Amino acid sequence: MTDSSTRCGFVAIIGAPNAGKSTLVNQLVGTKVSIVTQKVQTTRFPVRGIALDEEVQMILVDTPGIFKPRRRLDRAMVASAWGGAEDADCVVLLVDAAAQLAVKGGGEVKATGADHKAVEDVEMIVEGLKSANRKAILALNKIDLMKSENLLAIADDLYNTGIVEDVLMISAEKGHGVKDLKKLLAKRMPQSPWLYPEDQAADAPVRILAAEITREKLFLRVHEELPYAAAVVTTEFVDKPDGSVRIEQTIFVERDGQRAIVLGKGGQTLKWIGQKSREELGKLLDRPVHLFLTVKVEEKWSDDRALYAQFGLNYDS
Ligand SMILES: Nc1nc2c(ncn2[C@@H]2O[C@H](COP(=O)(O)OP(=O)(O)OP(=O)(O)O)[C@@H](O)[C@H]2O)c(=O)[nH]1
Repeated sequence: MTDSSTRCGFVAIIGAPNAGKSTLVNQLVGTKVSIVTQKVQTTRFPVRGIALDEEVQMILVDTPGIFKPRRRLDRAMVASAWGGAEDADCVVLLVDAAAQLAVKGGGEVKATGADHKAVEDVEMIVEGLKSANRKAILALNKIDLMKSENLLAIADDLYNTGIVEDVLMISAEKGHGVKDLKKLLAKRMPQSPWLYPEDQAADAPVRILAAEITREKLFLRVHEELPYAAAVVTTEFVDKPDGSVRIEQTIFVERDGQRAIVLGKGGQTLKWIGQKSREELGKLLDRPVHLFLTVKVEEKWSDDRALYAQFGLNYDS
């Protein structure tokens, strides 16, 4: 669609780690484009999905969680997240209402350390938006976990910061309120030809998506022993004449001991990861997948600039 009735723009979805950003992007787009796990900080690059609402195309920037940077890689993540917000036509501030309620709700629910961290992160994001002179649509998420009357005080509190232009209560997981959010976003998009072909649900290169799927399986299996010290890169992605696809990936770890953990006894752990990833990739790509995994020790991979590029991070800013 390229006629003058079309509209198209960028929507940055920002929020603390674990607020539900990936879940929301998936709901808005309608396909699995981003990886959802229980573990925080799973989003390493701004996976974008394309949401459509009649004649409006919305390019969603699923920003990595914004938090206080510790290492270089973390700083790249933060810069990348704010970069998305600055360029966007519209910003959605997604807030875990359950965490807010636990901290500010007068002791009905016991707040965890993660809840306190989430509230601090939201305060930091609000400050960031203030200093960037940006307004955001506030989407209070996870409302399926609480009574609606408890939400008003939280909404009020955030509204009074002055950065909120609209408030919506949603459950990204159950889909409640997501349609309303989509309509609201669609209204805000500028008149423009579509930037992506109609059938393109996500522009995240399939190689990166494939790597994220393997990384998700890796984390599911070894998250206790190997918190964040691993990266997965797709080194080969070849369509075969018989309709199957051959995918080669390297799992980078920082130390020999970590390599042993990923391999497992007699290679069992790696085998499990490969099997689960292959199954999911097969479903996603809708054809047989031959997956080959290698584990490499690369000391300080997280400080390796060449790898940043593979994640799509803008590490120069
Ligand atoms: N009950 C409930 N849980 C939700 C909802 N939305 C997301 N979650 C859960 O919250 C957790 C975090 O969701 P993600 O979508 O991975 O969060 P994220 O903000 O992308 O996280 P990072 O990638 O770490 O920044 C997952 O366990 C989701 O299932 C919701 O509306 N209700």
